[in-house]
Amino acid sequence: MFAALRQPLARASAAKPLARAFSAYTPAQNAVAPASPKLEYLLTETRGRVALVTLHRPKALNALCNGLFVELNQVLKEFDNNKDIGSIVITGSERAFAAGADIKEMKDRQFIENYSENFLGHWTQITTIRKPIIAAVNGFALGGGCELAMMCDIIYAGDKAVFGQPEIKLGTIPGAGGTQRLVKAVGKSKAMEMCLTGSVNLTAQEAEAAGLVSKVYPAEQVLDEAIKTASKIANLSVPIVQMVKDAINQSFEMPLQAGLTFERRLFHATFGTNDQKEGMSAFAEKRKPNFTNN
Ligand SMILES: CCC/C=C/C(=O)SCCNC(=O)CCNC(=O)[C@H](O)C(C)(C)COP(=O)([O-])OP(=O)([O-])OC[C@H]1O[C@@H](n2cnc3c(N)ncnc32)[C@H](O)[C@@H]1OP(=O)([O-])[O-]
Repeated sequence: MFAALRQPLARASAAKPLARAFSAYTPAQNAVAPASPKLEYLLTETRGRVALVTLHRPKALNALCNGLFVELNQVLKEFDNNKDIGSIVITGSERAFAAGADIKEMKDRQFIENYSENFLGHWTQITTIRKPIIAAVNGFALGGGCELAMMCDIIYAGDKAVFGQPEIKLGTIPGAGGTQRLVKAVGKSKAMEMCLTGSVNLTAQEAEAAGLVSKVYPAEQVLDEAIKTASKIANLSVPIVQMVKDAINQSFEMPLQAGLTFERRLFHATFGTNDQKEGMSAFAEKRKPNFTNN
């Protein structure tokens, strides 16, 4: 099925001029490393104010080995600190966003080393990134791959994407949000069905209907659409965008009244920024705002 999917896409990419070829299917053509030295498992590039990070471990369907996650944390931090970047897109290949944590790498680990080293604790660093992250998902988003997508702020899916939590079939359980974020995204019954069976997956369309995914596009368009949305966000005021992200994320942590108070205080705080003055003046003067991120 995926071989069939891959071939027409490969042909379509080959026909595109280079300038358009930053889609998921030809990431290497425009890939440039950021400040980081050599990356083994990722490709990175920038498009205007958007940073694109492509998981690139094709022989293992982007299985999330330790080295991949170390690199991912490193480049995300760099892009988060880079004033020329306003938002980030993470994608994989047309066959797999990521087929999960690396089973072969972890199969012989013991409880005591997992516990004492806080195995996979560093996966959550992505949730400390202040700039918005969009996951552009094609193909398999399974186990840790689904959990990685859920740690992003927005998920766009290609129409052949598959979301699932198959850990139970390996004799373990989701360890990076599959029993927590998934419940909040799709509700208890669906999350239970997915995690308890390990074999009931969501298609892209089902994931959209359930609220896990915000939009579904034809597979070959999803990355371009994610970059378009990321670009819109990246050209707004960086601190105000961060406040929105903070406030929405707090809705997962706080009771309603505390969350509403938090939101109101941040709303008040926006009036201490030049960007609020600029945004509202621009509206009144019927012109486009020129945000200066302060
Ligand atoms: C955060 C903590 C909790 C998270 C836990 C998890 O995520 S647990 C994980 C939850 N995820 C799962 O349980 C899904 C496991 N994966 C699958 O079930 C299937 O690969 C498939 C259905 C995704 C695709 O089937 P297909 O017939 O189209 O392709 P194929 O099978 O031939 O694979 C191609 C190559 O990729 C390799 N590889 C793939 N995934 C992994 C991996 N996770 N690891 C390592 N390697 C992996 C595969 O071995 C093969 O390499 P080989 O042998 O050529 O050297």
